[in-house]
Amino acid sequence: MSFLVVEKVGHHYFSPSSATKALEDVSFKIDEGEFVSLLGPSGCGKTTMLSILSGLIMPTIGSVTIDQKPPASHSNLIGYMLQQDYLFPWKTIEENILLGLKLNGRLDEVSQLTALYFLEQIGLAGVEKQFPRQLSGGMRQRAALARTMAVNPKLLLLDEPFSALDYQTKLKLEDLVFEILKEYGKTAVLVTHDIGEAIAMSDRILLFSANPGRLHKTFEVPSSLRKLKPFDARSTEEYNILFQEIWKELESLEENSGPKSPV
Ligand SMILES: Nc1ncnc2c1ncn2[C@@H]1O[C@H](COP(=O)(O)OP(=O)(O)OP(=O)(O)O)[C@@H](O)[C@H]1O
Repeated sequence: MSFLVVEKVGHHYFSPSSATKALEDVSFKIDEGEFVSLLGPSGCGKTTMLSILSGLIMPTIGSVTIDQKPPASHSNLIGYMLQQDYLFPWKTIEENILLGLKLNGRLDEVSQLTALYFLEQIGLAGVEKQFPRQLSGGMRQRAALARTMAVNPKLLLLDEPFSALDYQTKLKLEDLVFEILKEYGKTAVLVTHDIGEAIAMSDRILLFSANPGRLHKTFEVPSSLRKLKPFDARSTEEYNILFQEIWKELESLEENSGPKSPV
């Protein structure tokens, strides 16, 4: 039995005057420890899918299970990392990182020491007592990673977490997040617009088409790339071949995309 199972999921957004079909008949499975990316044109339902996986919204039709239970019953064990770090500016880095544990009633000496060890592991030792405004964008995103990992999530949902960073910082953070998630055997789902990032970080890529959002095609990342850090993977022949393949598929999707789908 797979860790995460999405079965025939469809989703509509309703307003008093209209309805938008964001997702239709989406099914896929993810095993524990897998890193899967959701890729596709704007409006194909990637963020909607992530919100459904998080339990924040319920699908209009179909089902999602994580460890055989609905996502909402795991809400304390699903970590979210977003484009913005959403650190509280009036709290120190340490207070921000321990906040999730505190809110979940799981803050004790051991969890605190683990969280602070983690901070050290990602190169933020010494900034515990500083405030977010005193750190660079890359450091703040690392702090956001530490906060996400502090609650020891079963599943990490990453919604374009590197897209607001400069290119060099983005590449460094991709390597860091990749290594940390592999070391701790975490399952992760990444939403990205960046084909290269998806190839360099994932085991599998799910390409969505839009209007309405459907799972169009799945790409397996070659095992030779999986052994490399994302930065090193980017300079291989296998990476270039897969990049071209996905690029062509995306282009054909954009050529064939029709008007927005009403209900
Ligand atoms: N809260 C909402 N109310 C109404 N429609 C929405 C809402 N959120 C998303 N949509 C619509 O649902 C569809 C899917 O949106 P979603 O944000 O999930 O796509 P996406 O692939 O993440 O897009 P992007 O890549 O641009 O972030 C789009 O047509 C969007 O306009």
